[in-house]
Amino acid sequence: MSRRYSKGSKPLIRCDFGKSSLATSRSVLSPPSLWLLIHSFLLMAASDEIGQPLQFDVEHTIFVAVGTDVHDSETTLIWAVQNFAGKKFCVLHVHQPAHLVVAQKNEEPSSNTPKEHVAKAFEEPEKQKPSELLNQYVFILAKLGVQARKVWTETNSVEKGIVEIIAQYSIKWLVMGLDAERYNLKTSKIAFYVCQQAPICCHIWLVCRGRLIFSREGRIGRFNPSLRQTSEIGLDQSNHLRLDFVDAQQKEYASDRSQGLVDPKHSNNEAIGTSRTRLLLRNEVHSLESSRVEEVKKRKMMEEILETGKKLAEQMNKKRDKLSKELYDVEEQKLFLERKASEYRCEVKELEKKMFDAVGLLVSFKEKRDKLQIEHEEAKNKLRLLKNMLKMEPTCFHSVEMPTFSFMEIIEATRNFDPSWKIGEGRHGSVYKGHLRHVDVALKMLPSYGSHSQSTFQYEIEVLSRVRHPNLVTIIGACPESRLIVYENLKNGSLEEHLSCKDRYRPLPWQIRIRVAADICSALIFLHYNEPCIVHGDIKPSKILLDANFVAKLGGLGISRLIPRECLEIGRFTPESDVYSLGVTFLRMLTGRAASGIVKDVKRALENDKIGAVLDSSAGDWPRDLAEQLALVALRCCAKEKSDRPDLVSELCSVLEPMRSIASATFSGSKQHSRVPAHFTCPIFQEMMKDPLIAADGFTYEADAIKGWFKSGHDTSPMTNLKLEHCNLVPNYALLNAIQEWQQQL
Ligand SMILES: Nc1ncnc2c1ncn2[C@@H]1O[C@H](COP(=O)(O)OP(=O)(O)OP(=O)(O)O)[C@@H](O)[C@H]1O
Repeated sequence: MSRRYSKGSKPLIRCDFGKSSLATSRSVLSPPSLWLLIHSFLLMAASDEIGQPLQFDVEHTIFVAVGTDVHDSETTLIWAVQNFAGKKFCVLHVHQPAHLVVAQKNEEPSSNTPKEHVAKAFEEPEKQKPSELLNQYVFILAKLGVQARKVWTETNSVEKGIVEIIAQYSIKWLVMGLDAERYNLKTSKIAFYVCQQAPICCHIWLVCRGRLIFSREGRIGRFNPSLRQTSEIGLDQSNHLRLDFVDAQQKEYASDRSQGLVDPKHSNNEAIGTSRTRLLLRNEVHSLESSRVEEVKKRKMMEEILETGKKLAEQMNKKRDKLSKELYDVEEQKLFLERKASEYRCEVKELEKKMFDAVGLLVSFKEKRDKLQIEHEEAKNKLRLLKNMLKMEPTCFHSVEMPTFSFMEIIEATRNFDPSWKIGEGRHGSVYKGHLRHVDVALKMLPSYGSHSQSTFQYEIEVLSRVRHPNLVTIIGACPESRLIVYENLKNGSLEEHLSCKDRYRPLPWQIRIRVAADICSALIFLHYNEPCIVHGDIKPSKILLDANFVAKLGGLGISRLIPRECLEIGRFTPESDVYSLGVTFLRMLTGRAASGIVKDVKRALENDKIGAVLDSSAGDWPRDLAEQLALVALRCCAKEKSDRPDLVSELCSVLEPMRSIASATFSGSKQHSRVPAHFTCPIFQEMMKDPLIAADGFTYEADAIKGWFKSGHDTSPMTNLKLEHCNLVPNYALLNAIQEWQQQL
């Protein structure tokens, strides 16, 4: 802000909101005042109208002329605020800068004089003075709830400065202070000068200690302030001030007057003033009432605001309580979740540990498995080696349990080879029945000539005794010293005997013949698919034996190995040669004829579609299709080329098994050959059981048979030859019931 001033020039009038400090307030402020105070302060800080064209709403703005003594002028301001409620206010000040005061006392200012230097030195701090001063006043007004503007000028004459401002802004309402205690010529001089020189449109009130001392009415318009205590002041016709004194000030003022400070001519107007005073008092009462109503309204409004504030505070409190509760809940939840998280962490750790343990276990199991696999492989190799050794050294096998009988036992069992006990006569020896160790047996004596030693014979028998199948005649034991093999005794003779109707034997019906064919096929499959393959080498009807139920069992197993080669008529034995022999046997069952030329005859019959002509009529009425089927597979078995012969499983068994089913269904009605279920017969006696007992090997035997077996010193299974865990016997009531029911149905 530049200061453009020189002596004699028109003073520059300034108006702004200035800058002030709240620190000047030492009193405690009420909230609305504080708000206004802050607002004013902000306005003061934010606005500066210096240099701007000033705009005043002069009709409604009360200008209050204030001096440098804030304490004195404060009462004037308070008076103005109290008496002009609702009006706008502006503080007015004429600043007398120190250098001007100094300059005023010199005739001609010289830029080179020391005084001018002194004045310039004062100039800078002086710049701030009026603004700071007026800010104090603005602040006082703000405390009173009034927002005020400010205007000031710098000049060496206060009264002239005031008059110039009045003129410049066409001020209508001006309040000035009069200090009654220090009332002197100077102050009165200013007041008088202003009252005399101010434009006549301006209404001026002179106030002393908060009381109105003078008032000079303006000529334009009329303004009725709510004067609380007034003395009417007026200009008389000669433009002098007209005074009314009130209260104690009257005396002081009278004293002043007596001292020549006031024109005595003016005291004659007291009578007129009294009536005016009454009128003004009424106005003041009215004004006070309005103020009171206004204050009540304000108070009510404030109360409402407070009430709203209270409610707001309550709501906020409730919200705060709710949020506090939620916060508490959230914290609880957080603690709970933290607890859970820590539990889960522990669980995860435990699970991880378990997982590691499990992985460790798995690794150890894998290692064990690998070790066992290695051991298994080693055991297999050992077994293989052992087998090879056994083949090379049959004597090593002696320790394996297989019943061996002494010759004395054989003599006893056969009643010294009683001729009446001879049941068969083969090319290589006779067959006797016997009763050996309480078991019915068939004993085949092999020729004693040949190269096989006793140990080789025993080894061969032991190997063969382990080959077990329902359609193979079971080897019970041997008598190596007499080269005798003990078989199970099959009561219904051989197929050969039935075909030739030898002695008591009669022709078998075609159904049994088909069943026999299927049984033998099954036995041969078992032998050929054994590891290693077992070649029978001598399949023929005399080797096919029938048990009590006409179940066919292939006998003579191993004979071909036990008989020296040079004694055999045929050369090499192969699985294919077994198939060939089987085919011839089937053809014999079909035709009942001898083997010689049978293949050619059946072939021709089939070609001539005259199968019936070659069929054995003693077997009953062969179903043509079944007979043809059997003939066809039999002829294939007898093919000259080995490779043309059928596979036992896929080509032979697949034909015979369906035929067996048809034959069994057709044969079920026949009483003569009514088949006893195999599980009803005792494996030792080969007869239907009357008192079945279960042994430790799981098989059921007739009571007399198994007890006799144990009595004769056996502790092995008659079926498996393996040692029994114990010799206890348990009645098989379920089987007994089944047998009895079956017998009743017959
Ligand atoms: N385990 C047995 N049970 C009942 N009878 C049997 C038994 N073994 C053989 N036979 C009877 O003895 C007869 C002759 O049997 P064997 O084994 O000697 O037949 P083979 O073929 O005539 O003799 P080989 O093999 O010496 O030529 C049979 O036809 C059969 O009647």
